[in-house]
Amino acid sequence: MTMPPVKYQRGDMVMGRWPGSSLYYEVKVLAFDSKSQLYTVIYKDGTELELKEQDIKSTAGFQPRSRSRSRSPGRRRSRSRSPARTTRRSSSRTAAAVAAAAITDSAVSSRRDTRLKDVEVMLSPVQTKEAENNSNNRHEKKEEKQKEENNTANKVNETTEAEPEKNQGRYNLRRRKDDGDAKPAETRPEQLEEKEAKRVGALASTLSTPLDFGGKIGAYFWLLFLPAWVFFLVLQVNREDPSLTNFPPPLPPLEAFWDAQALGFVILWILFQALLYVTPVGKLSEGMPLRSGERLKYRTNGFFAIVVSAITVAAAVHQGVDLTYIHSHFLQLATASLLISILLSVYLYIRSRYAAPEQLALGGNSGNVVYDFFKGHELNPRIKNFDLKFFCEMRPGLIGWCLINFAMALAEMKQHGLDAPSNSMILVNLFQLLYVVDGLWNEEAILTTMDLMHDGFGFMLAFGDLVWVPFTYTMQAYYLVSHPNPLSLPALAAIVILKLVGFYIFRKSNSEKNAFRRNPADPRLSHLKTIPTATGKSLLVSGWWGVVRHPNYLGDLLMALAWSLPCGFSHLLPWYYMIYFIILLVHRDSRDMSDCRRKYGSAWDEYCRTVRYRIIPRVY
Ligand SMILES: NC(=O)C1=CN([C@@H]2O[C@H](COP(=O)(O)OP(=O)(O)OC[C@H]3O[C@@H](n4cnc5c(N)ncnc54)[C@H](OP(=O)(O)O)[C@@H]3O)[C@@H](O)[C@H]2O)C=CC1
Ligand SMILES: CC(C)CCC[C@@H](C)[C@H]1CC=C2C3=C(CC[C@@]21C)[C@@]1(C)CC[C@H](O)C(C)(C)[C@@H]1CC3
Repeated sequence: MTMPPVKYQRGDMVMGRWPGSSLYYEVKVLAFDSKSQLYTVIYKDGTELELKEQDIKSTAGFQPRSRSRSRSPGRRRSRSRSPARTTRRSSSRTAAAVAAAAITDSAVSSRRDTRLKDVEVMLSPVQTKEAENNSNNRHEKKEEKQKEENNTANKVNETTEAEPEKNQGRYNLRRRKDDGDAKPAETRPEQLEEKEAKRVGALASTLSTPLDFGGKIGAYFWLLFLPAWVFFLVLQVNREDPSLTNFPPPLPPLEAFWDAQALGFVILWILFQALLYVTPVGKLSEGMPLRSGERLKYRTNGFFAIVVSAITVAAAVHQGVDLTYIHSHFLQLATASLLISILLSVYLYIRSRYAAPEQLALGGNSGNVVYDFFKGHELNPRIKNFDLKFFCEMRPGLIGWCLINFAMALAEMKQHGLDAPSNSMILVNLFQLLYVVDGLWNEEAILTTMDLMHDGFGFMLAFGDLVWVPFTYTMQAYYLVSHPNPLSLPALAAIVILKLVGFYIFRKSNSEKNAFRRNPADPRLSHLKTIPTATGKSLLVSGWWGVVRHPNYLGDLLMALAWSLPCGFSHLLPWYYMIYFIILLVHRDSRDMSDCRRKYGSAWDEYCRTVRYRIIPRVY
């Protein structure tokens, strides 16, 4: 069978119809996918979308806009204008100016909902000649405006009365009511809107996103390196002198890695957590709207799960169960967990091949088996209502982390014949317990994080949740078992203060963003300023999110520092978490920056201009 020739080529400037409307915008063709027969196009404000050939026309069919086309935006701005044009000029500002002007005080805006719906970043629509002729007489003023604005990126519409045509031209990727923005919905009929959202969602899932983590070669590397690193840490921390000068640690015989009983315990633990997860206790929370417009429900009973787990573990210890088994069989438990995470990732990869397009994450679809296996492709893999990603991220590994820390405290007491754990061990245990309990108490907030909203579930997260978290985040406690580090009272007090400051920033900023994403009209957030974006969602630009672009990372890093300090400075190993975490968060931040740039276009640029630092004020 011969394929029809590709009509538009990469780099062509064409007119792309906005899905669901009759309005066209100037777009540049980025790519063509012969499989889906879709063109990836980029709009003037930097947002990408995929379009069918029938939704694309050559610029020839549209009114010639010679004046603005021949000029750069900079020149357009500096061009002298007749006084008669001054009013129109203000409505054809550049994207950046638009976003700047559109920073709204949500206190005011929530009171003026109808007005707000019109204060929005928009692309200037251009109609076909035919359509334009029809509306010429009726909308003289508007047509003139369009002529003026052709080829510019965005505009702010500040009129109070909504004109249907204007609303049609809105540049929305999702239904606004699903975004939770308390602004009126589109003027289009609801049904049409939903259908359109589904279609856009399906199209978007086929979009190829840039490859992360060093691309395909990187994926091979991480697949081998990450498990090897876990084993390296586990073997190193057990040594009397776990310094880098003793690298590499002696490799034990292969049999030492394997213990069937350890595998049995890991499976039991996961099943126990799964049982608690499905127990109909606690709230059913709604996730963020998916591209299909759907909202998934999650059983957020994490706090219940950790309380029941704690009671069960306490009862088991009371019955004489020796938890120091975890310390003595750490290597074997890690191997068993690795095996489970590999099997789970294989299952996830296979099922992602059969998933419907709208169920897939953007990314993880490179076509390279290893990369896609590593990155993960399905966004929310579920077995009936059992959400695998949510469960793995929040339960076995996270609660397992606390169980392991507790076992290390018991092992320290046993090894040194103590009646109580050391101060350092108590600090590490309490700090990390607080972190986990807080995460579970505010479990709903995880539904607005990157992992849950955007990342596919594959090896990286499965391994991260089931192996990396429980077997490397416990390094400080493990280290302290055989490397005691007595703390003076002032040092102890300083570390506690650092932890509390970090925790405060972390919790407040995460809660602020979560509350805003769930209900932008929340009266508790009415004092905050926001930037509207073309998707209908807004960005916080004051409060915590106006201090730096990732205040939550700042708080998290301060806490990480407080976790390492009790271990002292004799070895680098207990500082591993701090070093890893800096790398992880800097990388996550840049990943998020480019994702948000793609999603929000010029509004994101404006946010970055307003909030200049990423994580540490005035430093980074
Ligand atoms: N201990 C650990 O190992 C780890 C802990 N963490 C912690 O988990 C938490 C979640 O982190 P993570 O998921 O990486 O990132 P965030 O919770 O910061 O989520 C980023 C998303 O927030 C939204 N957003 C960004 N800026 C704004 C703004 N100005 N206004 C409103 N929304 C905004 C965007 O999503 P959208 O606009 O689409 O809603 C963006 O994609 C953090 O506290 C982090 O420290 C993270 C990784 C590892
Ligand atoms: C293996 C890779 C190198 C890295 C894997 C990263 C994962 C371990 C982390 C990605 C995001 C995470 C979060 C938490 C734990 C670590 C992972 C899974 C989190 C659940 C910890 C508790 C917090 O309160 C939180 C905010 C809920 C965290 C969310 C992100």
